[in-house]
Amino acid sequence: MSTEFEGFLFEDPEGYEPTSAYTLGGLCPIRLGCDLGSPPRYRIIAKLGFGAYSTVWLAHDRVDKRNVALKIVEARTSSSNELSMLQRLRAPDTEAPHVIQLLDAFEHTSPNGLHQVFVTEPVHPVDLFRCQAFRPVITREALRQTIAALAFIHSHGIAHGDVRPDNFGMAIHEIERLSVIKICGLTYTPTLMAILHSSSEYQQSFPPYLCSKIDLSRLLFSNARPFTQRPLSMRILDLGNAYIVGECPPPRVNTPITYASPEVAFAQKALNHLDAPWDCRSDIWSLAVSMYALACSHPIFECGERVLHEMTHYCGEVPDAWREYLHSKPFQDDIVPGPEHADRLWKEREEVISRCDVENPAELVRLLRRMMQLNPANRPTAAELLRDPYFDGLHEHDLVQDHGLLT
Ligand SMILES: Nc1ncnc2c1ncn2[C@@H]1O[C@H](COP(=O)(O)OP(=O)(O)OP(=O)(O)O)[C@@H](O)[C@H]1O
Repeated sequence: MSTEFEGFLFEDPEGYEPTSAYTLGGLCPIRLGCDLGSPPRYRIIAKLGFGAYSTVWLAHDRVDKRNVALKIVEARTSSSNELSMLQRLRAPDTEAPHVIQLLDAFEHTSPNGLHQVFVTEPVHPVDLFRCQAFRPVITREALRQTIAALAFIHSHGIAHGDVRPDNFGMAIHEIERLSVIKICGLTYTPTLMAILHSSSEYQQSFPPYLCSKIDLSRLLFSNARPFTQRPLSMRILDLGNAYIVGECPPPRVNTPITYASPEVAFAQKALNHLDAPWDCRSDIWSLAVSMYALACSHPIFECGERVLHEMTHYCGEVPDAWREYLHSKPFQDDIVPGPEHADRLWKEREEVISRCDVENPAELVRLLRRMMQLNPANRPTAAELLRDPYFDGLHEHDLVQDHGLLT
């Protein structure tokens, strides 16, 4: 049962945003089929997802006659930072910058307050842990594009601050032009979970139902060329935690600790300092860990409790400042971190990568080790990484993709 907002009559179902988030200052109650924008322009067709601060919907834009994604942010969260980042990262149509592109932004008033709405291109999430028929094949090119995304962001003086596999997607231009009838016909009817509150006083704060997410892979499976036969266009999403380095202090990192950089993870775990300083070099570590997870559908670090120990195992060294903390939390395995043990661990990882059919596993391991340096100063920049030999023979510049619409 919801805890914050007592009085809901049904249990919170798994896989949906919590009902308690629909409250004054909270999420915007949305019904399928409703129109947003002033004058009304975007018709809500399906739910794409939800995060800690927002719900994301597939909508039909009546003006540009295309389908778009609407991220509707909870009322209490100031999203002016995310908006200004997305505006700074807008690229001309002739470039494919691998960063989610803002198409429009507006405000929407609901009984829960004033919500910022971002209109962007819809993307297909890179779903790591569900083996779907339409899971993109991760190739050298896909990995190169994740680095190109960060290089683009960093070249604008911006650090991302939440680099993890969930925040990568693939642009699927086919979806933009599909008719609503086709979309509804090709996906399952969404599951709608009823919400009922014991008091009618709060009724207007929440929608009549929670809506399940659309399965874009099902839609694409019957309508688009498989990922292996189409031009690839990765996108990095969620600029909510980004900041301009040097202009203001960095926001608090909310990334799961298994994707956070050593400087952030050590400050949070060992020093209990949640506002640890971080910058573009912290993104590079998180990107390496994400690249491994994208390539293997499995995270490299699984246990938040042991993450600092495992970082020293994979890097083959223990920073002096970490020793006291690590000794205070011994694990039973008696591993002595050092270069030999690190080589052994990476050899095992190389075998896992080989089994996942990613090209040139040994070179990929070399690249990841180059990025995963405990000392942030030793990590290469994203621009330098793009010139790594692992990417030899791939495009030097990101050209406009062939959108090849199959409507
Ligand atoms: N353009 C898009 N196209 C398709 N799905 C999207 C798009 N943007 C976001 N999503 C989906 O919605 C989810 C939530 O989006 P996002 O991460 O931006 O929200 P958030 O509220 O800032 O969440 P958090 O910070 O908790 O990740 C994503 O994980 C993704 O699955």
